[in-house]
Amino acid sequence: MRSDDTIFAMASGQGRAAVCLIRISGPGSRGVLERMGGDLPPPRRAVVRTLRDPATGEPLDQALVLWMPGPRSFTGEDQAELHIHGGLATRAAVLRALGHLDGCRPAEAGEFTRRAFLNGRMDLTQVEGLADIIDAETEAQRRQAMLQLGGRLGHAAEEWRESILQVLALLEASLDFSDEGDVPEDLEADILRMIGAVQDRIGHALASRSGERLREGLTVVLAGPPNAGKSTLLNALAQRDVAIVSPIAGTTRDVIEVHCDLGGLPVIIVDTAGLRESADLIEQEGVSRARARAQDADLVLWLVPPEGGDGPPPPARRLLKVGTKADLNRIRHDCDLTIAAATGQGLPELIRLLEAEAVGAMGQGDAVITRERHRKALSRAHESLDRARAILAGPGPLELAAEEVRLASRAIGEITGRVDVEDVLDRLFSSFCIGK
Ligand SMILES: Nc1nc2c(ncn2[C@@H]2O[C@H](COP(=O)(O)OP(=O)(O)OP(=O)(O)O)[C@@H](O)[C@H]2O)c(=O)[nH]1
Ligand SMILES: [K+]
Ligand SMILES: [Mg+2]
Repeated sequence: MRSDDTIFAMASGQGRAAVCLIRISGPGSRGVLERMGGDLPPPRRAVVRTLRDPATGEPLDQALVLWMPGPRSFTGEDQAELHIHGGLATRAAVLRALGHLDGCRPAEAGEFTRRAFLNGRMDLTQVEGLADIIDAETEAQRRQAMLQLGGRLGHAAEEWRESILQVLALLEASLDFSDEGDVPEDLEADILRMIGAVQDRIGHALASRSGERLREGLTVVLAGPPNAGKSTLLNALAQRDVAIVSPIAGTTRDVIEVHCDLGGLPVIIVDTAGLRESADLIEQEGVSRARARAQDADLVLWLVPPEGGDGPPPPARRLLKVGTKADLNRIRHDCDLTIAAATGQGLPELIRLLEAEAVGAMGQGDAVITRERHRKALSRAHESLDRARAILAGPGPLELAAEEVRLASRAIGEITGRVDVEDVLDRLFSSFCIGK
């Protein structure tokens, strides 16, 4: 992958559409417009041009074109956009013509955003925010992603890093000035106080997992004996016919997931095979998958029918017992809630309960960190600062304390991508779609 290539890709979705957006970035963008559109339009003004195949002069489409010279562009490079008609043949013809131009090649996944990052147009947290915006399925996810794109985490990380660098400067100054390798006592108190203050702020961000939860969704597993009505409930919550329902015990074998939006919060409802001993190999596999999913779930709804047949519930982090088929008028009294998924009875209460669980896990979208990557880096910084404090408070050499503080600032720098994070970049950008 060369960064002085000119790259192009369809930025809009696959399939037939009214309009298709083709993005071009790199030093050859100007040449593309001149050779295909006949001239260079004024910067940042949409104009209509007949696009021609530069090889044959044949007209390919009438398009709206844009010229966005760098560095004031998304990637920071010269960029062009072609808004062409979205027919499959039109698209293919324009992409083919682009591919024949010297120095132009199709973009790789995430390559536009990668260039934006490398050219300093956005930091790594903003890149992640952008990825989250594209993946956001619910309103709360969209809002959280917008905050991250706006720099909420990036700014916080810069502040933490700034404070840590101040500590480092003080430590290094005392290293230069003290002969015994000892910090004057009042300065030592200052440094310890400063480290404690930045640790408090980092600890506060680490305390909540709600940001990660909101990105990933709350997983709710429907478990229970065969014929409890799990698949019927899944279909009712999804409001469509997702899973097969039948009076035959052991109907569901695969794990079936549905992404739901409960009051703007993402909840993943998982239907599973009824738990029972079975001689059928396929059903056995279904039952073991059901148990595994129940174990990992944020919440298990343990569905029990009026006729009983439920053994002990599977191990779970959190479990609520839900009596089913309440319309049969044989209500069980040992449940947290009773429903009749077939008639809708009790479903509003169940949905309210799930919403409350989701709010409890995800909060109000006010979390600063949203990924495991952030958590790991911040935890490392926090631990380094712990060690620095211990060294300062004890007899340990100042150089070692300074080294720990340096490691802490490095860990924070990884969050925004200020320090070398090549492996993170490869993983992150490959998760993008082509054209982003
Ligand atoms: N009366 C009544 N019947 C229900 C209700 N919910 C489900 N049933 C019936 O119970 C039977 C089993 O329903 P399923 O949804 O397939 O049950 P399941 O728990 O998914 O069963 P397995 O996948 O075999 O474990 C079907 O005949 C449903 O129509 C209900 O609320 N009321
Ligand atoms: K069934
Ligand atoms: Mg089922």
